[in-house]
Amino acid sequence: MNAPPATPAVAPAVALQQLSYTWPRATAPCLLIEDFVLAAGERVFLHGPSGSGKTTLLSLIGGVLDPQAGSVSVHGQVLGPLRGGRRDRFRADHIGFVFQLFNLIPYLSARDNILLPCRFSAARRARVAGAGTTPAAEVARLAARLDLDGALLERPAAELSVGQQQRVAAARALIGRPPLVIADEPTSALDADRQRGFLDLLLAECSAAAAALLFVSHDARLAERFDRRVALAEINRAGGVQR
Ligand SMILES: Nc1ncnc2c1ncn2[C@@H]1O[C@H](COP(=O)(O)OP(=O)(O)OP(=O)(O)O)[C@@H](O)[C@H]1O
Repeated sequence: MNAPPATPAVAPAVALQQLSYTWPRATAPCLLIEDFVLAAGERVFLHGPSGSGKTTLLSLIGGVLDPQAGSVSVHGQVLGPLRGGRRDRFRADHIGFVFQLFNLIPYLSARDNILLPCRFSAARRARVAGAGTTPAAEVARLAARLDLDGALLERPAAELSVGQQQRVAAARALIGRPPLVIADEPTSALDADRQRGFLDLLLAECSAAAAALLFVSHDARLAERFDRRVALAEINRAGGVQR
């Protein structure tokens, strides 16, 4: 009998192994994680008390920080050996971030902020083209879904309200459909209606792109919309909140 055809293995969106991270000058590690996997396309709600290391973990997954030991892989690529420009390109191609403090470029218009990942990433441009559309049309579509009107798109990011900046940051993360979206408290500056609309869009865009979503929030009411809820303390042996 012939052997069944091999199914191609899909690399997890994120795999952490034997990870250890200690901040400079800290006396104890912030994170000790033996094993954590975020499957491709999986949507996880990550929570934990303030100061427990959630943002630190997202920075390690984004390759902004390097662990002292262990490894971080994103879609099968171990980040450690990627350095400088290669790491920046990998991040731009594969990861959409919505940061707690947005990190928009203040003097660029909202539109140019949203377009930035397409400038940096040929993979994002290719995915936009592959969907039969253009970056400009994607900006218009995402802005409409996020209730950002045309005049607002032309204003410098520095002149936008905090809630508007948060929505611009979301559109920037999602444009060009990265296979991993990382969101750090992305709804904290939004009112209840906009929170719902924002989460609807984030989940719909991730489903359409089969993207994995790692979503950090203190708002436990949002957890039910995710495939899995993870308390950082469940996976982090370093455990304590550092004050
Ligand atoms: N740049 C830094 N330098 C040194 N220590 C840091 C730095 N950033 C964070 N820490 C420390 O790491 C620990 C975890 O911080 P982190 O921001 O990851 O927590 P968090 O769970 O995201 O908190 P919050 O919910 O308040 O955003 C804290 O003790 C914090 O003081």
